[in-house]
Amino acid sequence: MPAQLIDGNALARQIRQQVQSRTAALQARGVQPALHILLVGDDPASQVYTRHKVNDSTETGLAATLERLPADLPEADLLARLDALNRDPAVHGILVQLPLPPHMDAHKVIEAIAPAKDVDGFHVQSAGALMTGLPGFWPCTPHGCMKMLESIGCQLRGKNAVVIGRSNIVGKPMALMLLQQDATVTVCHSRTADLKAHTLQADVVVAAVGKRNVLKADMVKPGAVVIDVGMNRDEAGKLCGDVDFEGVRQVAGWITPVPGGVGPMTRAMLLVNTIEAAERASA
Ligand SMILES: Nc1nc(=O)c2c([nH]1)NC[C@@H]1CN(c3ccc(C(=O)N[C@@H](CCC(=O)O)C(=O)O)cc3)C=[N+]21
Repeated sequence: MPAQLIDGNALARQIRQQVQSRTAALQARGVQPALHILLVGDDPASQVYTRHKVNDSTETGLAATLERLPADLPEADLLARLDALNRDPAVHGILVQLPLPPHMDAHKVIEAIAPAKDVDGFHVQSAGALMTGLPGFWPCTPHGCMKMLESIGCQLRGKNAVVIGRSNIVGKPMALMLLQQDATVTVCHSRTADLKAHTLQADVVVAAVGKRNVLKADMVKPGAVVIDVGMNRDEAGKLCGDVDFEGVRQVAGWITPVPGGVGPMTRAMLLVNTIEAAERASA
C-alpha cells in the first residue's frame, strides 16, 4: 500500500485561516499587523518567492510591503534601512530575502534585524532561544515540518528521527525541534559514512540537502514518515525534492510531495511568526 500524502497546501490553508482570525482580532483593537520584505537585486527566483509572500500576507489581512533595492546597494545603506525599520512601530516583521548580492555579509545583515521582528528566525538570538527553549521565533521551514508531523498525529517521543542536512536554516533547527519533542535525533550530512544504515533505523526522515534522490526506496524503513524539504529541478525543469518520490512512496507510511508540501508550509509559518510579532508588540 503506497504512503499517504501529507498535503502541505491544505494544511497551510488551515493555518492561514487561523492567522486571518488573529489578524482580525488585532485590527479590532486598532493594530494593523505588518510585514516588511526587503529584496536586494533582481534574482528571478527571489522575485517570485517574495511576490508569493506578499500575496499570502494580504490574503490573510496582514499588510505586506515589498521594498526593492538595487543589487549594488552599499551594505551600510541596507544596515541603515534595517535600523529605521527596527525603530518603526508600524512594522512588526522584517524579512531580508536571501541570497544577498556577493558584496554583502549575510550574517552581519541578519544580526542587524531586531530579534523581536525577526520573523524568519535567522538571528543568532532566535537560534539561541530555540536551542535553550526560551520564547523566540522559530525558522519557518522546520517549524512547518513540525506542524506537518503534528497534523498526522505523529508521536515523536522515543522515536528515531534522522535529519539529512545540517544548514543553519533547516537541518540544525529541525534537529532541535525534534529533540524538544523527545525524539532520538541523528543528523546526517555529506560526510556521513553510511547514510542508509542511519535512515533504515528512522521512524521519521527529514531530507534537507538540496540534491535530488538523496533518499531512495531501499533506504527507508517500511511505514516511516518522510518529509521532503528539497526544492530542486529535474532535467525536464520540473520542481522536485530530495526524495525519490515514486520509489519511496511504495515503502513509507507518510510522505510530503514537492511541490505542495513543505514549501507552502514555510510560507504559512512566516505569517504565523508575523502575527505573533504583532501580538507581542501590542500586548
Ligand atoms: N529570508 C529568506 N527567507 C526564506 O524563507 C527564504 C529565503 N530568504 N530565500 C529563498 C528560500 C526559498 N523559500 C521557499 C519558500 C516556499 C516555497 C514554495 O512555496 N514552493 C512551492 C512551489 C513554488 C513554485 O512553483 O516555484 C511548493 O513547494 O509547493 C519555495 C521556496 C523560502 N526562502
